[in-house]
This record gives sequence, C-alpha cells and structure tokens, in this order.
Amino acid sequence: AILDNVADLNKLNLKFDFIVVGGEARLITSRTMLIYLSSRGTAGAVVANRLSENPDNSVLVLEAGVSNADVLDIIVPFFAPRATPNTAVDWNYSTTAQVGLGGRSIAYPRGFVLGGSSSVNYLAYTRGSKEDYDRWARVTGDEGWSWNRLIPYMRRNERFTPPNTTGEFNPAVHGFNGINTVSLQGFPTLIDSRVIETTTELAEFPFNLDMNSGFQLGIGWEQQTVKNGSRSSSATSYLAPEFVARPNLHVLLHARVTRVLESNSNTFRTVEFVQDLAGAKFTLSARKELILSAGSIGTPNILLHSGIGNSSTLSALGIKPTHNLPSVGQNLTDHSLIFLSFLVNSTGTWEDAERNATLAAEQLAQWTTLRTGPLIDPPTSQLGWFRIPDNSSIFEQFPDPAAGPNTAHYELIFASGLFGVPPPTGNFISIVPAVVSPASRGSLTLQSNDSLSAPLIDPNLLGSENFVISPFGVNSTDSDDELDEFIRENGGSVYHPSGTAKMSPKGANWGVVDPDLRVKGLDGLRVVDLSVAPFIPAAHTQFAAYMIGERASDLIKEAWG
Ligand SMILES: Cc1cc2nc3c(=O)[nH]c(=O)nc-3n(C[C@H](O)[C@H](O)[C@H](O)COP(=O)(O)OP(=O)(O)OC[C@H]3O[C@@H](n4cnc5c(N)ncnc54)[C@H](O)[C@@H]3O)c2cc1C
Repeated sequence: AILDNVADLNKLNLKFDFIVVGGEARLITSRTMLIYLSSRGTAGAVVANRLSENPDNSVLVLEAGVSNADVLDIIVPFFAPRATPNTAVDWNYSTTAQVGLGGRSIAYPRGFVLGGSSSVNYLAYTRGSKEDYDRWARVTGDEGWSWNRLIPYMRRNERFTPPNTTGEFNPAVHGFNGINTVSLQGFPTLIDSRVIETTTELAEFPFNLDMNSGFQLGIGWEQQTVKNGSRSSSATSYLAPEFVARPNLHVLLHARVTRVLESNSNTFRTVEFVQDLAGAKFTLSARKELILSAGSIGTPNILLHSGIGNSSTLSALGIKPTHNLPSVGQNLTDHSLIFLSFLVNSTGTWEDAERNATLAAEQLAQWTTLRTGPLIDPPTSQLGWFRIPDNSSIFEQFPDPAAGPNTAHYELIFASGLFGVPPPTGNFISIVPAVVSPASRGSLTLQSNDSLSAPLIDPNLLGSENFVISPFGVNSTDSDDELDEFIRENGGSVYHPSGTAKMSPKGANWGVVDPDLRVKGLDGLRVVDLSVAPFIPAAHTQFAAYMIGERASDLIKEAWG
C-alpha cells in the first residue's frame, strides 16, 4: 500500500501486528525479517519490489517526495522538460558557483516524487559500453559488476516493446519479459531521415543499429522508457499497482529521512525522519537491514548528517562523528552539456506548437484520447556516441578518461526543435553535445549541522574537459577563447550525479561501500543507488541505477537466505 502519513502507517501496523511506542513510531514486526528502504527512487523501487517477492520479507519504503499519480508533466513523454527544475516534483537544488561555467550556479533537479529521478528524467535509456561495467568490476575486484554478469539483470529490467520498427534495434541484445518498458520512437520527427542519412554520407558518423549492445559508438535510434505513449518509471513499473498491493510492501510518502542512528556499536538499523519540516521526528528500526537509496545527493547527505564521513570536517560543523569514512560525498561526477540550436528553413519543428495554443491543445487531446501524435515520445530522437581521435594532442597532457578504446568521450543528442522558450519566429533543430567520460570530479559537503538544510553541491562541471565539446561551437570563425567563453556562459548539466558513496574492494581504505554495497566497517546499512558507481558510465544513467537495484536485490537475498 502507498500511505501518506505516519497515522496511516500506524493503523496498518496494528493490522499487521506492529506496535507503536511513545512519541516514536517504532515498528515491530512479527515476521522474522523487516527491511526499510530510506527512500524509493529509481534503484530503491527495484529493491523494494524484488525483496517483497518473498512473502516472508516485510518491506517499508520511506519516500520524502510526493505521489507521481496524475502529474501530466511526468506522464506525457514530450513534457519531460517541464517536470523540472523548480517544480513540486523537484528537490529544487542548485549547485555552488561553478568555476567551469564562469562562476554561475545552476539549477540541479532531482526527482522529489515516487520513482525519484526516473519519474522526471528525459526517458533516454542507454546502457553505456561494455567497458564501463568491466571497469567497475576491475576497480572493485568483483566480477559480478562486469557487463557479462549484468546481462541477466538487463533482461530482468527490460520489457522491450518496439512499435512496428525494423532496422532500428537488435532484438538479440534485449529483454522482452522484464518489468520496465523500453521502446523506440513512435512518432516520426522532421530530422529522422536526415540524421540517419548522415551516417551513410560521413564516415566520421557511422550508423550503429543498437547502441545498447555493449558497443555504443556511432549514431542510432534512441531507446526510451515509454509504455503505450506514457512514461515508464520505477514508480509505474517496479511499484505498479499489482506490486504495491502485496501485503508485505508498504510505501510511506512525505517521509524525509534526516539521519540513520547507531543502535549498537557500528550497527545502523534505525532511521530518523520527519513528515513535516517543522514537526516531530520519528524513528523506525529494521530487523535486518537499512537500505539507503536516496540517490547521489540524498544518500551522502544522510550519511554525513549521521556522522558517517570525514570525522574532522564533521566535528568542525558540530556533528558528532560516528564512523570515519572520508570518501562520503567525494567523487561527485556528472556529465556536462551545451544546448546548441540551429535555424532551419522548414516548418514542423516543435516551435509551431509552442507558439500556437490551438495546435498544442490538439496535440494534447490526441495524446489523451488515442495515445498517438508527437507527445508520445520524449523530445530527443537519435543519439550519437563518439571519441576524439586517438592521436589528439590532449592525450599528451592528460590520460584518457574513458573506460576503454570503445567508450565514448562525447555524445550528440539530436532533437527536432529548440530546448527552452523559442524566439517569436524561426524553426530550429538541436544538436546537443555532452561530455560523457569526464575527467573532473566534484563533491557534496554540508553547509551546516541542520539535517533539513540543502547540502553544498559542487559537480565541478567542465572543471577540466571543455576541450571535448568545443568542435561543436556556434560559429566556425570563433577563436578558441571565444568558444571557451561561449561554453562557460551556456554550458550546463545532463543531471547525472554519480559516485558520492563509491564502491571499492573489500578491505580498501578508500571508498564508502564494499562491492556488496554494505557501508564499510558497519553492520545493517547498505547503499543501493547511483552514488555507489565508482565511475560514471558513458551513458544516461537511469539504466545503471536499475542495474544496481537489480543486483543489490540478489546480494541481499543471498545474505539472508
Ligand atoms: C531532469 C533530469 C533528466 C534526466 N534525464 C535522463 C535520461 O533521459 N535518461 C537517463 O538514463 N537518465 C536521466 N537522468 C538521470 C537518471 O534519472 C538518474 O541518474 C537516476 O534516476 C538515479 O537513480 P537513483 O536511484 O540513484 O536516485 P533517484 O532516482 O534520484 O532516487 C532517489 C530518491 O530518494 C528520495 N530521497 C532523497 N533524499 C531523501 C530523504 N532524505 N528521505 C527520503 N527520501 C529521500 C528522492 O525523493 C528520490 O525519490 C535525468 C535526471 C534528471 C534529474
């Protein structure tokens, strides 16, 4: 069941033989196993679903955000850019002043809603390269994170449902019976044939039938998390009505976790949360495990406020250190992009509907009644993945940041219109370059010991790699300095923060979690979200979050029999 407040949960507790003690909502279960997830975003939903497959596991999910139900900007794929930033389904964070962006601070959206960021993202479903995950396996010493070992989880996650499409994907590399619907474009855009024709005309931009095969390089059709013209998120898939109807799976919304608390020495199974920012604090304890799936911003924020982090920095802030783990919040890695639009001598790009309310209403009516028309797809249509040449002089100065020789340095995102508010006249297309194997690393730190205050988020965008996207500047006559300035003034994020609680080998004196995702040196506490990624994949990151959730579920099941 999905619940809105502790009182509802308490009622269920009675029904399910739970006992509430005093002002604290302490939950005691007659079952042998009780697992709490401190949130339920992309990866958390996976674990909640998989663990509750066993009726003996009683699972409670605490989600800070709101329900995803009936939020049109979430459900309609084409409206994805309207879902954030600065909306009711966004945490409404912003970054610190970014040196690589000329000192600008930018909005930094994260889903504040069931399904987490999978409910607000732009729906691109990209796996990255085989080398990305083989590198995870190498640096963690756990072969289980390698591409080949993740293939069963790919199939478990994916329910590939292409529309009537041939020549746009390779069925051999897909799963057709998973939980999360993945599809291909359902409505043609103006640029489709032009982008695909380019791949036959220019050797530099080869066609790739399926960028999700493990070999990503080239241009191909975007695969997207769309089901029958609507968004497929972890909320609509892993927590679909048939799953939340399970008697052993409960979700409490508006439950914002402030800290995890030490019950015995080095054991963290108790969670503290609020429902009202000015209201009472509640605690709940799990019999077996507490699983943090609050994402790359939320998870380190909770750990640090719990005293798990760099002990001397925490002491200086007035937070009592409980466990010295200096890597918490470090290694924040993200992808940078720059929106580039080009004027075209054509009609039929999005701007037509943006400027014409009648046309926009017709499109929405078509989507509402038939689930057809331009709104059934996200705004992006094709993606390309490329490397800068191996003999580039940059490699004399810097090591190659990519996971291997078949992993992209940069991506091109194609779209049949201009992102943002269009000018009064003109039609546009967009080709958006993004750095997907970044060298720069940022950090998440605290500004105070108030566990409800926003953390300091420094993704260090374009901190060290603006060279990679300069070939796609606006004007070929611009000098390098002018291009650099243009990028600093206009660059932004793809909103893929990763790595703030990264995995390292068992026994390593760096990192935050072991390869089985247990927090190093502690009992009872695991992290299951994109924060554990030791390196960001050269891909849009929801797939990686799903993989982490799927494999974690097996690791937890193995641990508890
Ligand atoms: C605007 C945007 C566009 C994107 N576009 C794409 C795309 O097209 N394709 C793609 O693959 N990826 C995209 N991404 C990235 C992708 O969605 C994320 O990488 C992925 O969903 C992260 O999953 P996660 O489980 O780590 O965290 P999340 O899905 O963010 O889940 C974290 C959850 O924890 C909750 N939470 C946080 N703190 C607390 C707390 N204190 N107490 C309780 N609950 C808490 C949050 O509300 C949230 O539900 C995009 C992201 C954004 C924001």
